[in-house]
Amino acid sequence: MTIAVQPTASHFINGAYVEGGSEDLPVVFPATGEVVATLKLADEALVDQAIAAAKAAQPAWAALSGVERGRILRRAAEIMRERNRELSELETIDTGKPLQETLIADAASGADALEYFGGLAATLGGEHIQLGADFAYTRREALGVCVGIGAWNYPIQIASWKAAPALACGNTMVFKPSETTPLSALKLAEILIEAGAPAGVFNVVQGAGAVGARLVTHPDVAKVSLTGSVPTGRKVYAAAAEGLRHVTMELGGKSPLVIFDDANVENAVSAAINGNFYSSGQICSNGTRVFVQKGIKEAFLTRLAERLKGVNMGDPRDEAVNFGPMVSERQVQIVEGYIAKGLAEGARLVAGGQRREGAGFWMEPTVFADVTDTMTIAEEEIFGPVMSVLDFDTEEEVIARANATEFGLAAGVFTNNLARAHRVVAQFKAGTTWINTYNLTPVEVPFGGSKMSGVGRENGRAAIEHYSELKTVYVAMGDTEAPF
Ligand SMILES: NC(=O)c1ccc[n+]([C@@H]2O[C@H](COP(=O)([O-])OP(=O)(O)OC[C@H]3O[C@@H](n4cnc5c(N)ncnc54)[C@H](O)[C@@H]3O)[C@@H](O)[C@H]2O)c1
Repeated sequence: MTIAVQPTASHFINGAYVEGGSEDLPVVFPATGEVVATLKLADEALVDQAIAAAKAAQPAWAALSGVERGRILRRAAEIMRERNRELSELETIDTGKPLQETLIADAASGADALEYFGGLAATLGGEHIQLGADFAYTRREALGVCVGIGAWNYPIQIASWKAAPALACGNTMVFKPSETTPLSALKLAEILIEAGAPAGVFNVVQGAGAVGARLVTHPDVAKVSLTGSVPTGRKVYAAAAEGLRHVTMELGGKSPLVIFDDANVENAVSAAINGNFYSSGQICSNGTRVFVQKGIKEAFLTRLAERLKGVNMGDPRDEAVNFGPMVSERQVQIVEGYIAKGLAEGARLVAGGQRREGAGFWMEPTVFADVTDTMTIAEEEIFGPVMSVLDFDTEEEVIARANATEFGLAAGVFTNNLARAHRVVAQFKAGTTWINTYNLTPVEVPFGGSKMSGVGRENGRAAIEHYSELKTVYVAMGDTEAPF
């Protein structure tokens, strides 16, 4: 792997790399704990400069036809695909996720979003409403300057999932990646310029919460889209409300994966593995509460234990490795705290549970059985490789228990009974659900949460609603009457 990790400069504003800010932002390779690059956090002047660039670029960008905007986005998708390996290697160094994963799920998913919304751009419009002789029509218009704020688990995917619909609708964007994974959003900015996007259409500033807060409250910002935790979501939503700004909130979860005793056990075990250990468990929609009907509990746990022997934990740059480190020391410590709580509250540890000693941030894939609903590990989002297996008897009972959480991001059901599958998903209080699979999120389908897990939807045609608004135009064909 010979990619350059240190970027040309820390920020990307008005079509060019810009250096600035005083405080250092070290970038750490999670597999070793080494600092592999050093960037700078933006100061207030840089944030203002980025917003000003986005504001200046927006009218001309929105004035292009949808075909023209879409062509640029689709060209960006092609460039991203051509550079998939390089981008995936960068993402692996920044996040610690195995190259085996980043090669298929990160820049590739970003490219899908650019292609999909590039295709939709030319189709956006309003409707015509006949009112007798008069009529009205609606125009679908851009919101203006949008702010995107990302989490650290899927950096270039999150940046692309926000930029693609925003830009397709004629908005411009200032994106702030997570301070833990600042690198790949800069590459998206480079690619968009190369694809022909005018300067200022997509800008990147680096920073932590303070920079995010300044972006969210800037008077020239029309919309804020955040991917992050529920506590941050509450703060950002409240701050955005002050200026009545539009929001999309993609927040955390504690999602249920319900496995009935008529399910295909092998597939259910695969789903539980994908939904708990992919990306070392650092996925918002993970099915971390695995409800298994009592009749197949032993078969499920036995097969899960056998399948866990296939874990290949090691240097994430090695394509044969299928389980990498966690993103940071802090995240490992959070997970260690939850594992200790699980043990203290009486859950049965059936796999893992140990931090791997030495350099880097390594935690074994961990499974607890006999977990009950009120244990901390069943109630709180852990955001690490910890699966909780809970037992259940009846359909009615499991639906009530699956929904008994403040979160509502995702949910899944495994059963070979078709009617039951649809009956159960209809009752899940969650934004994204799966039948006989888990965690598939193609760009064509809406993704997002209900309850405390979010507001709005990303992807699919639904995302267009969240990056544009309708203007109504009433057209009178006759005289205007008045009472006096
Ligand atoms: N629903 C989804 O699509 C989705 C996807 C990935 C991750 N997540 C969630 O993200 C969380 C993990 O990511 P994280 O630890 O980076 O989340 P986080 O909430 O700590 O940070 C998210 C982002 O918000 C910024 N931020 C923090 N305080 C801010 C403030 N006051 N104003 C503006 N911005 C602020 C951070 O700098 C970061 O860029 C988990 O809860 C996970 O479930 C959700």
